[in-house]
Amino acid sequence: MIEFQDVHKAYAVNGQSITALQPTSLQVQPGEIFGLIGHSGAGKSTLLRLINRLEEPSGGRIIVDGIDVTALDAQGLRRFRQRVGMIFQHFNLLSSKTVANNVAMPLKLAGELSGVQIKQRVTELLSRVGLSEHANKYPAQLSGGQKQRVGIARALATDPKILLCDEATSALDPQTTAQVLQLLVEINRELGLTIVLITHEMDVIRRVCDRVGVMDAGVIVESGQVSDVFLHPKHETTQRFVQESEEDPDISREEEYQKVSGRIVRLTFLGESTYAPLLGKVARETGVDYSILAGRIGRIKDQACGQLTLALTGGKEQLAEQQLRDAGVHVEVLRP
Ligand SMILES: Nc1ncnc2c1ncn2[C@@H]1O[C@H](COP(=O)(O)OP(=O)(O)OP(=O)(O)O)[C@@H](O)[C@H]1O
Repeated sequence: MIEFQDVHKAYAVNGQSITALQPTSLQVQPGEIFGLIGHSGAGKSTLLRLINRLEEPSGGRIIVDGIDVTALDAQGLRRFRQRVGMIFQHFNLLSSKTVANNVAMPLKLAGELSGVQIKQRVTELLSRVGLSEHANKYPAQLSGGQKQRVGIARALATDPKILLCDEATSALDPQTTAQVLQLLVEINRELGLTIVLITHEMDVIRRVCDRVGVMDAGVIVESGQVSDVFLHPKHETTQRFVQESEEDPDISREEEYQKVSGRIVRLTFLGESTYAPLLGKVARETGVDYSILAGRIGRIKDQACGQLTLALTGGKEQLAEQQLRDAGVHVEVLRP
Protein backbone atom coordinates (compact mmCIF):
# COMPACT_ATOMS: atom_id res chain seq x y z
CA MET A 1 0.00 0.00 0.00
CA ILE A 2 1.10 3.57 -0.71
CA GLU A 3 0.17 5.96 2.06
CA PHE A 4 0.58 9.73 2.18
CA GLN A 5 0.36 11.19 5.67
CA ASP A 6 -0.01 14.96 5.58
CA VAL A 7 2.48 15.25 2.74
CA HIS A 8 3.06 18.70 1.34
CA LYS A 9 5.43 20.25 -1.12
CA ALA A 10 6.54 23.79 -1.89
CA TYR A 11 9.13 24.84 -4.46
CA ALA A 12 11.45 27.78 -3.90
CA VAL A 13 11.39 30.05 -6.95
CA ASN A 14 13.40 33.29 -6.90
CA GLY A 15 13.31 33.40 -3.13
CA GLN A 16 9.54 32.80 -3.07
CA SER A 17 7.80 29.67 -1.92
CA ILE A 18 5.30 28.17 -4.39
CA THR A 19 2.97 25.57 -2.92
CA ALA A 20 2.47 22.67 -5.34
CA LEU A 21 0.83 20.24 -2.91
CA GLN A 22 -1.20 21.23 0.15
CA PRO A 23 -1.04 18.78 3.10
CA THR A 24 -2.46 15.60 1.61
CA SER A 25 -3.37 12.25 3.10
CA LEU A 26 -4.06 9.44 0.68
CA GLN A 27 -4.04 5.67 0.45
CA VAL A 28 -3.52 3.62 -2.69
CA GLN A 29 -4.45 -0.03 -2.17
CA PRO A 30 -2.22 -2.88 -3.38
CA GLY A 31 -3.12 -4.07 -6.87
CA GLU A 32 -5.39 -1.19 -7.79
CA ILE A 33 -5.10 1.31 -10.61
CA PHE A 34 -5.36 4.73 -9.03
CA GLY A 35 -5.72 7.75 -11.29
CA LEU A 36 -5.06 11.39 -10.54
CA ILE A 37 -6.74 13.88 -12.81
CA GLY A 38 -6.31 17.63 -12.85
CA HIS A 39 -5.60 20.59 -15.09
CA SER A 40 -2.09 21.80 -15.81
CA GLY A 41 -0.38 23.01 -12.64
CA ALA A 42 -2.80 21.18 -10.30
CA GLY A 43 0.09 19.30 -8.69
CA LYS A 44 -0.31 15.83 -10.25
CA SER A 45 3.32 15.35 -11.32
CA THR A 46 4.54 16.62 -7.99
CA LEU A 47 2.39 14.10 -6.12
CA LEU A 48 3.43 11.25 -8.42
CA ARG A 49 7.14 12.07 -8.20
CA LEU A 50 6.98 12.24 -4.41
CA ILE A 51 6.15 8.51 -4.34
CA ASN A 52 9.64 7.52 -5.51
CA ARG A 53 11.20 10.70 -4.15
CA LEU A 54 12.10 12.20 -7.48
CA GLU A 55 10.79 15.20 -5.55
CA GLU A 56 11.57 15.63 -1.87
CA PRO A 57 8.53 16.40 0.31
CA SER A 58 8.54 19.61 2.34
CA GLY A 59 6.80 17.73 5.14
CA GLY A 60 4.74 14.67 6.03
CA ARG A 61 5.47 10.98 5.60
CA ILE A 62 5.17 8.59 2.66
CA ILE A 63 4.87 4.94 3.62
CA VAL A 64 5.08 2.21 0.96
CA ASP A 65 4.46 -1.37 2.09
CA GLY A 66 5.49 -0.45 5.60
CA ILE A 67 8.68 1.37 4.52
CA ASP A 68 8.96 5.05 5.42
CA VAL A 69 10.23 6.27 2.06
CA THR A 70 10.80 9.76 3.44
CA ALA A 71 13.36 8.37 5.90
CA LEU A 72 15.44 6.29 3.43
CA ASP A 73 19.13 7.08 2.94
CA ALA A 74 20.69 7.13 -0.55
CA GLN A 75 21.37 3.39 -0.63
CA GLY A 76 17.92 2.51 0.75
CA LEU A 77 16.33 4.81 -1.81
CA ARG A 78 18.24 3.15 -4.68
CA ARG A 79 16.99 -0.24 -3.57
CA PHE A 80 13.44 1.05 -3.10
CA ARG A 81 13.39 2.57 -6.60
CA GLN A 82 14.00 -0.86 -8.12
CA ARG A 83 10.54 -1.74 -6.81
CA VAL A 84 8.96 1.28 -8.49
CA GLY A 85 8.85 1.43 -12.31
CA MET A 86 8.00 4.65 -14.09
CA ILE A 87 6.87 5.59 -17.58
CA PHE A 88 6.79 9.06 -19.10
CA GLN A 89 4.84 11.13 -21.61
CA HIS A 90 7.85 11.44 -23.92
CA PHE A 91 9.10 7.90 -23.25
CA ASN A 92 12.64 9.00 -22.15
CA LEU A 93 14.39 6.30 -24.19
CA LEU A 94 18.09 6.45 -25.00
CA SER A 95 18.25 7.15 -28.73
CA SER A 96 21.75 5.66 -29.13
CA LYS A 97 20.71 2.28 -27.74
CA THR A 98 18.61 -0.45 -29.32
CA VAL A 99 15.23 -1.43 -27.96
CA ALA A 100 16.76 -4.47 -26.24
CA ASN A 101 19.54 -2.39 -24.69
CA ASN A 102 17.09 0.25 -23.45
CA VAL A 103 15.13 -2.47 -21.67
CA ALA A 104 18.35 -4.06 -20.34
CA MET A 105 19.55 -0.76 -18.78
CA PRO A 106 17.89 -1.04 -15.36
CA LEU A 107 18.98 -4.68 -15.10
CA LYS A 108 22.59 -3.76 -15.84
CA LEU A 109 22.43 -0.93 -13.30
CA ALA A 110 20.97 -3.25 -10.65
CA GLY A 111 23.95 -5.58 -11.25
CA GLU A 112 22.19 -8.67 -9.96
CA LEU A 113 21.84 -10.79 -13.11
CA SER A 114 24.45 -12.28 -15.45
CA GLY A 115 24.60 -11.23 -19.11
CA VAL A 116 22.77 -14.41 -20.15
CA GLN A 117 20.05 -13.88 -17.56
CA ILE A 118 19.60 -10.26 -18.65
CA LYS A 119 19.22 -11.36 -22.28
CA GLN A 120 16.60 -13.90 -21.29
CA ARG A 121 14.68 -11.39 -19.17
CA VAL A 122 14.74 -8.81 -21.99
CA THR A 123 13.37 -11.42 -24.41
CA GLU A 124 10.53 -12.17 -21.99
CA LEU A 125 9.74 -8.49 -21.45
CA LEU A 126 9.72 -7.66 -25.17
CA SER A 127 7.42 -10.58 -25.82
CA ARG A 128 5.10 -9.38 -23.01
CA VAL A 129 4.71 -5.97 -24.63
CA GLY A 130 4.48 -7.36 -28.18
CA LEU A 131 7.81 -6.07 -29.48
CA SER A 132 9.83 -9.25 -29.99
CA GLU A 133 10.49 -8.43 -33.63
CA HIS A 134 11.79 -4.96 -32.84
CA ALA A 135 14.56 -5.84 -30.37
CA ASN A 136 17.40 -4.59 -32.58
CA LYS A 137 15.77 -1.38 -33.78
CA TYR A 138 16.56 2.06 -32.43
CA PRO A 139 13.88 4.28 -30.84
CA ALA A 140 13.79 6.59 -33.88
CA GLN A 141 12.62 3.63 -35.98
CA LEU A 142 9.54 3.06 -33.82
CA SER A 143 6.05 4.59 -33.65
CA GLY A 144 4.93 6.47 -30.53
CA GLY A 145 2.94 3.49 -29.28
CA GLN A 146 5.90 1.15 -29.80
CA LYS A 147 8.20 3.58 -27.96
CA GLN A 148 5.83 3.60 -24.99
CA ARG A 149 5.81 -0.21 -25.04
CA VAL A 150 9.60 -0.10 -24.76
CA GLY A 151 9.14 2.33 -21.86
CA ILE A 152 6.76 -0.13 -20.21
CA ALA A 153 9.09 -3.11 -20.76
CA ARG A 154 11.97 -1.10 -19.29
CA ALA A 155 9.84 -0.05 -16.30
CA LEU A 156 8.95 -3.70 -15.63
CA ALA A 157 12.52 -4.97 -15.96
CA THR A 158 13.37 -5.10 -12.26
CA ASP A 159 10.02 -6.71 -11.44
CA PRO A 160 8.59 -3.70 -9.58
CA LYS A 161 5.53 -3.82 -7.34
CA ILE A 162 4.45 -0.30 -8.31
CA LEU A 163 4.23 1.39 -11.70
CA LEU A 164 4.00 5.19 -11.91
CA CYS A 165 2.65 6.56 -15.19
CA ASP A 166 3.28 10.25 -15.90
CA GLU A 167 0.83 11.25 -18.69
CA ALA A 168 1.84 8.02 -20.43
CA THR A 169 -0.63 8.35 -23.30
CA SER A 170 -0.78 12.13 -23.76
CA ALA A 171 1.52 12.07 -26.78
CA LEU A 172 -0.37 9.24 -28.52
CA ASP A 173 -3.31 9.19 -30.95
CA PRO A 174 -6.64 7.78 -29.69
CA GLN A 175 -6.21 4.28 -31.15
CA THR A 176 -2.67 3.90 -29.83
CA THR A 177 -3.80 5.32 -26.49
CA ALA A 178 -6.45 2.58 -26.27
CA GLN A 179 -3.84 -0.13 -26.99
CA VAL A 180 -1.36 1.17 -24.42
CA LEU A 181 -4.12 1.54 -21.80
CA GLN A 182 -5.20 -2.04 -22.51
CA LEU A 183 -1.61 -3.19 -21.97
CA LEU A 184 -1.52 -1.40 -18.61
CA VAL A 185 -4.76 -3.12 -17.54
CA GLU A 186 -3.34 -6.53 -18.57
CA ILE A 187 -0.11 -5.91 -16.67
CA ASN A 188 -2.08 -4.81 -13.61
CA ARG A 189 -4.16 -8.01 -13.72
CA GLU A 190 -1.41 -10.47 -14.60
CA LEU A 191 1.35 -9.15 -12.37
CA GLY A 192 -0.80 -7.75 -9.57
CA LEU A 193 1.09 -4.50 -9.96
CA THR A 194 -0.20 -1.35 -8.24
CA ILE A 195 -0.47 1.44 -10.82
CA VAL A 196 -0.69 5.17 -10.13
CA LEU A 197 -1.29 7.24 -13.22
CA ILE A 198 -1.78 10.92 -13.86
CA THR A 199 -3.75 12.37 -16.74
CA HIS A 200 -5.84 15.37 -17.72
CA GLU A 201 -8.33 13.18 -19.62
CA MET A 202 -11.39 11.75 -17.88
CA ASP A 203 -11.59 9.11 -20.58
CA VAL A 204 -8.28 7.58 -19.46
CA ILE A 205 -9.62 7.41 -15.89
CA ARG A 206 -12.92 5.89 -17.05
CA ARG A 207 -11.26 3.17 -19.10
CA VAL A 208 -8.63 1.85 -16.74
CA CYS A 209 -8.80 3.16 -13.17
CA ASP A 210 -10.45 1.59 -10.13
CA ARG A 211 -10.28 4.74 -8.03
CA VAL A 212 -9.58 8.35 -8.84
CA GLY A 213 -8.49 11.54 -7.12
CA VAL A 214 -9.38 14.87 -8.69
CA MET A 215 -6.76 17.58 -8.12
CA ASP A 216 -7.16 21.32 -8.16
CA ALA A 217 -4.57 23.87 -6.99
CA GLY A 218 -2.55 21.37 -4.97
CA VAL A 219 -5.55 19.75 -3.28
CA ILE A 220 -7.36 16.46 -3.93
CA VAL A 221 -10.86 17.95 -4.06
CA GLU A 222 -12.73 14.69 -4.61
CA SER A 223 -11.81 11.01 -4.62
CA GLY A 224 -13.47 7.62 -4.68
CA GLN A 225 -14.46 4.71 -6.91
CA VAL A 226 -14.39 5.79 -10.55
CA SER A 227 -18.03 4.78 -11.04
CA ASP A 228 -19.16 6.97 -8.10
CA VAL A 229 -17.06 9.96 -9.06
CA PHE A 230 -17.90 9.67 -12.76
CA LEU A 231 -21.63 9.14 -12.38
CA HIS A 232 -22.19 11.44 -9.39
CA PRO A 233 -19.50 14.11 -9.52
CA LYS A 234 -19.80 16.50 -6.57
CA HIS A 235 -17.02 19.05 -6.89
CA GLU A 236 -17.23 21.68 -9.61
CA THR A 237 -13.84 20.65 -11.06
CA THR A 238 -14.96 17.02 -11.31
CA GLN A 239 -18.25 18.04 -12.90
CA ARG A 240 -16.35 19.98 -15.54
CA PHE A 241 -14.06 17.05 -16.32
CA VAL A 242 -17.04 14.71 -16.67
CA GLN A 243 -18.89 17.18 -18.88
CA GLU A 244 -15.85 17.67 -21.10
CA SER A 245 -15.65 13.92 -21.62
CA GLU A 246 -19.26 13.65 -22.82
CA GLU A 247 -19.97 13.45 -26.51
CA ASP A 248 -22.97 15.66 -25.90
CA PRO A 249 -22.12 17.84 -22.92
CA ASP A 250 -25.59 19.43 -22.95
CA ILE A 251 -27.14 16.10 -22.13
CA SER A 252 -29.32 17.26 -19.24
CA ARG A 253 -30.13 20.85 -20.13
CA GLU A 254 -32.51 22.13 -17.56
CA GLU A 255 -34.47 24.31 -19.97
CA GLU A 256 -35.66 21.08 -21.61
CA TYR A 257 -37.50 20.27 -18.39
CA GLN A 258 -39.88 23.20 -18.90
CA LYS A 259 -41.35 21.40 -21.90
CA VAL A 260 -42.63 18.43 -19.92
CA SER A 261 -44.94 17.95 -16.97
CA GLY A 262 -44.52 15.47 -14.13
CA ARG A 263 -41.74 14.46 -11.82
CA ILE A 264 -38.25 14.47 -13.28
CA VAL A 265 -35.82 11.81 -12.13
CA ARG A 266 -32.38 10.71 -13.17
CA LEU A 267 -31.69 6.98 -13.04
CA THR A 268 -28.19 5.59 -12.91
CA PHE A 269 -27.66 1.96 -13.89
CA LEU A 270 -24.39 0.21 -13.15
CA GLY A 271 -23.37 -3.38 -13.84
CA GLU A 272 -26.19 -5.95 -13.89
CA SER A 273 -29.04 -3.42 -13.58
CA THR A 274 -27.97 -1.95 -16.94
CA TYR A 275 -29.18 -5.09 -18.71
CA ALA A 276 -32.40 -5.76 -16.78
CA PRO A 277 -35.70 -5.03 -18.61
CA LEU A 278 -36.79 -2.86 -15.71
CA LEU A 279 -38.52 0.22 -17.05
CA GLY A 280 -41.37 -1.52 -18.84
CA LYS A 281 -42.00 -3.85 -15.90
CA VAL A 282 -42.05 -1.02 -13.34
CA ALA A 283 -44.32 1.07 -15.60
CA ARG A 284 -46.78 -1.83 -15.97
CA GLU A 285 -46.85 -2.67 -12.30
CA THR A 286 -47.20 0.89 -11.00
CA GLY A 287 -49.17 2.53 -13.82
CA VAL A 288 -46.51 5.24 -14.23
CA ASP A 289 -45.89 6.64 -17.71
CA TYR A 290 -42.50 7.96 -18.62
CA SER A 291 -40.85 9.98 -21.33
CA ILE A 292 -37.10 9.95 -21.87
CA LEU A 293 -35.52 13.42 -21.78
CA ALA A 294 -31.88 12.45 -21.97
CA GLY A 295 -29.73 9.39 -21.82
CA ARG A 296 -26.26 8.03 -22.12
CA ILE A 297 -24.87 4.56 -22.01
CA GLY A 298 -21.30 3.42 -21.84
CA ARG A 299 -18.69 1.56 -19.86
CA ILE A 300 -16.60 2.32 -16.82
CA LYS A 301 -13.60 0.00 -16.95
CA ASP A 302 -15.26 -3.43 -17.27
CA GLN A 303 -18.73 -2.44 -16.05
CA ALA A 304 -21.62 -1.32 -18.22
CA CYS A 305 -23.35 1.83 -17.03
CA GLY A 306 -26.13 4.13 -18.13
CA GLN A 307 -27.95 7.25 -17.07
CA LEU A 308 -31.48 8.21 -18.09
CA THR A 309 -33.38 11.37 -17.29
CA LEU A 310 -37.12 10.64 -17.28
CA ALA A 311 -40.32 12.60 -16.76
CA LEU A 312 -42.78 10.45 -14.78
CA THR A 313 -46.53 11.03 -14.93
CA GLY A 314 -49.54 9.34 -13.33
CA GLY A 315 -49.67 6.08 -11.37
CA LYS A 316 -47.82 5.27 -8.18
CA GLU A 317 -44.64 7.29 -8.64
CA GLN A 318 -43.21 6.61 -5.18
CA LEU A 319 -43.70 2.88 -5.63
CA ALA A 320 -42.07 3.03 -9.08
CA GLU A 321 -39.02 4.75 -7.62
CA GLN A 322 -38.86 2.24 -4.78
CA GLN A 323 -38.99 -0.70 -7.22
CA LEU A 324 -36.15 0.82 -9.23
CA ARG A 325 -34.08 1.36 -6.08
CA ASP A 326 -34.76 -2.23 -5.00
CA ALA A 327 -33.40 -3.38 -8.36
CA GLY A 328 -30.13 -1.53 -7.71
CA VAL A 329 -30.83 1.60 -9.73
CA HIS A 330 -29.68 4.90 -8.25
CA VAL A 331 -32.62 7.34 -8.37
CA GLU A 332 -32.21 11.11 -8.04
CA VAL A 333 -35.17 13.45 -8.13
CA LEU A 334 -34.28 16.47 -10.26
CA ARG A 335 -37.73 18.07 -10.08
CA PRO A 336 -40.34 16.87 -7.56
N1 LIG B 1 10.70 22.12 -10.25
C1 LIG B 1 9.79 23.08 -9.99
N2 LIG B 1 10.19 24.28 -9.56
C2 LIG B 1 9.30 25.25 -9.28
N3 LIG B 1 7.97 25.11 -9.38
C3 LIG B 1 7.51 23.95 -9.82
C4 LIG B 1 8.39 22.86 -10.14
N4 LIG B 1 7.64 21.81 -10.56
C5 LIG B 1 6.35 22.21 -10.49
N5 LIG B 1 6.28 23.48 -10.04
C6 LIG B 1 5.03 24.24 -9.80
O1 LIG B 1 4.21 23.48 -8.93
C7 LIG B 1 2.85 23.53 -9.34
C8 LIG B 1 2.34 22.11 -9.63
O2 LIG B 1 3.04 21.60 -10.77
P1 LIG B 1 2.90 20.11 -11.29
O3 LIG B 1 3.86 19.93 -12.41
O4 LIG B 1 2.98 19.18 -10.14
O5 LIG B 1 1.40 20.13 -11.84
P2 LIG B 1 0.70 19.16 -12.87
O6 LIG B 1 -0.71 19.02 -12.42
O7 LIG B 1 1.47 17.91 -13.00
O8 LIG B 1 0.77 19.99 -14.20
P3 LIG B 1 1.04 19.48 -15.73
O9 LIG B 1 -0.16 18.69 -16.11
O10 LIG B 1 1.16 20.76 -16.50
O11 LIG B 1 2.30 18.68 -15.68
C9 LIG B 1 2.80 24.47 -10.54
O12 LIG B 1 2.48 25.76 -10.07
C10 LIG B 1 4.20 24.43 -11.08
O13 LIG B 1 4.54 25.63 -11.71
